[in-house]
Amino acid sequence: MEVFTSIKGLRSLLDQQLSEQKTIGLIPTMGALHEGHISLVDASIKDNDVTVASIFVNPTQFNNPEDLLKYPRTLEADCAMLEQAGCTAVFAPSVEEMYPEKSSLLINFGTLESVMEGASRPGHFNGVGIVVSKLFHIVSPHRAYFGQKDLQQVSIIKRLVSDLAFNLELIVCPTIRETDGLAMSSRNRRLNDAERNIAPHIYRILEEAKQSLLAGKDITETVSAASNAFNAIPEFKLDYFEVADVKTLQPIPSLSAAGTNAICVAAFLGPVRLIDNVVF
Ligand SMILES: Nc1ncnc2c1ncn2[C@@H]1O[C@H](COP(=O)(O)OP(=O)(O)OP(=O)(O)O)[C@@H](O)[C@H]1O
Ligand SMILES: CC(C)(CO)[C@@H](O)C(=O)[O-]
Ligand code: BAL
Repeated sequence: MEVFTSIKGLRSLLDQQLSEQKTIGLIPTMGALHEGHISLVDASIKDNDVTVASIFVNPTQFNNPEDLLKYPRTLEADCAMLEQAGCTAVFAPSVEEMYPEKSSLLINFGTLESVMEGASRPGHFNGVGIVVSKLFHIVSPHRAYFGQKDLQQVSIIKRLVSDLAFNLELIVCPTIRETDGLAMSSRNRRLNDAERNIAPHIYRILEEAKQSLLAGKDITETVSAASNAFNAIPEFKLDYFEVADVKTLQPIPSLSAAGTNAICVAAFLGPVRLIDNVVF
């Protein structure tokens, strides 16, 4: 496995592979890798000749400076995991390599970003849109892999691919969870032991809300019961709990066809903000 910090170095490998008609899979990440990321790498290795994982903590998508400062960075361990998984190449550029000049691009995703993560983290999806576009241009993958854990990000990137006519296939992979249900996330490393023990309540409350909706309970009542469940655990500070259409991400008044309904949650546990969702 080769590790590249320069765009030029990575391109020379990829140009060679493309000249041999090889297919390329890209897994964009911010590092601090876990089994969730590796599941995307595994999927790419099955589908493609060449698998590139990028590791870049993208400053333009952080609206909270402390979140950026404290984001876990574990490049050496990440590379060992990727090598073990069978990844072909890692692209781990510096901020200067990705942003030689401060980017002045503005990408507006309209109603897709006016809710949930977009509403709580102003500018977040502009930064995601910029960096993912750059990664798509740099790597020119045939396929790109994203996790359902970041459900709104998936919708945003689908729109980006369509609006900017990126010639690639987006593959969405299911959320990988710890045995107690907690969605794997790099930010879980920032939880202390007490917070880590409480964190699985996020998925429990999501699942209870899903069961209650499937049993015919009203959405407003279900959301209110879920908020109460979070408020009953003083360590949590609920940011949002939304029942939405999985494509438009807009709140829905009642459930629709199976597979089109989503419940999305963001909650602070101490200083750490975690997100999760279920689609049903
Ligand atoms: N538990 C998971 N299961 C499947 N995919 C995941 C999981 N966690 C993250 N991913 C996906 O991995 C890619 C890179 O995500 P990222 O590097 O931000 O990791 P993360 O664990 O989501 O970290 P954090 O949410 O703390 O930023 C994204 O497409 C994301 O959806
Ligand atoms: C897609 C991504 C790597 C862009 O920085 C990031 O938002 C993430 O890790 O989900
Ligand atoms: N996993 C989404 C990237 C972020 O939280 O900034």
